[in-house]
Amino acid sequence: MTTSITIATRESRLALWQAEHVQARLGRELGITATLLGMTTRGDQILDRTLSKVGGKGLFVKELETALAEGRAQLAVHSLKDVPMELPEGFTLAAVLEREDPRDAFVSNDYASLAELPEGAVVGSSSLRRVTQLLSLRPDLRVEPLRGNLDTRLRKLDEGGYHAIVLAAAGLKRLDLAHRVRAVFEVEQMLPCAGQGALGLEIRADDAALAEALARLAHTPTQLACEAERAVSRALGGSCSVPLAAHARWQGGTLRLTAALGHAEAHTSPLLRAEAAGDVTDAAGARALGQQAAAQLRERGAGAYLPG
Ligand SMILES: NCc1[nH]cc(CCC(=O)O)c1CC(=O)O
Repeated sequence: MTTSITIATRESRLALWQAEHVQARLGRELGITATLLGMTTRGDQILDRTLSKVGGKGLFVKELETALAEGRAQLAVHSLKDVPMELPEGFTLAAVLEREDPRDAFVSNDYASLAELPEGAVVGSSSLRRVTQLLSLRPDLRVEPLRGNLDTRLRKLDEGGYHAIVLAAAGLKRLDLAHRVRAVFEVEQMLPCAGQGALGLEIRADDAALAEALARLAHTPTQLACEAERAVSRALGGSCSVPLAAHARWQGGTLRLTAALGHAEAHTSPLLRAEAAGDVTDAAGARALGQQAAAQLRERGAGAYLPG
């Protein structure tokens, strides 16, 4: 039986919160003692360019995977939305934990909501998913790049560079920054990214003992919802350079998946939308929903929206 492990984590405040959260659950619920190994990733270092242009989501997880491969750590804790759809050979997601609020938040010092922003206001976001949805709601806005960890982004707002910014509600809540949220977008308005608000536990694929232990921390409704969401992205060859949103919710035993795709280059093109629902009971069923939604998007013209 596994009794002590090392958790590899990024060193942003949010990453450390997440790693400590998992560390506490490991101790309390599984009797596993965990030590944290903090590391800086390429994704943390590159702040001047849009992630989609320099290599995407994988930049936040690669160094952590190297630590797992070399045996310096046994577990990597990730925001699931930062985890690429295909993990490299030799790694697996052992569990997805119960989701925090999956929605996006409107943050501003001067305005209470998107609707209150004056004509032509400057909104900060480097997420293509947020950019295309913001422009679809308010074509008059100027959306300007905004990168860095949560504290950096809030500081850039406070320094006056933007009228408002959009951030994940989950990260703000976890860091006791919920007071910065002026309005929470309903998912119909600003559809979240696949996996938003959920944590993914990555381990080496050959670590069967740890996989078995961590499975007890998994939250099955979240795991199946995220499986469906991530399947949409996987089917469309999703990466950071695709403005894709996918969000699934349970209504009783029925999983309802919604997806929205913006144009990768022409950011003001109308969004393509798709919906799929079913009485899902396992991962294969969840993935099938995701593939249905992706097929709908293709029928509606996704081919011309994806980067060439
Ligand atoms: N892309 C960065 C990132 N990764 C996870 C979160 C927040 C927490 C989450 O959604 O799980 C954020 C910040 C943001 O998008 O505003």
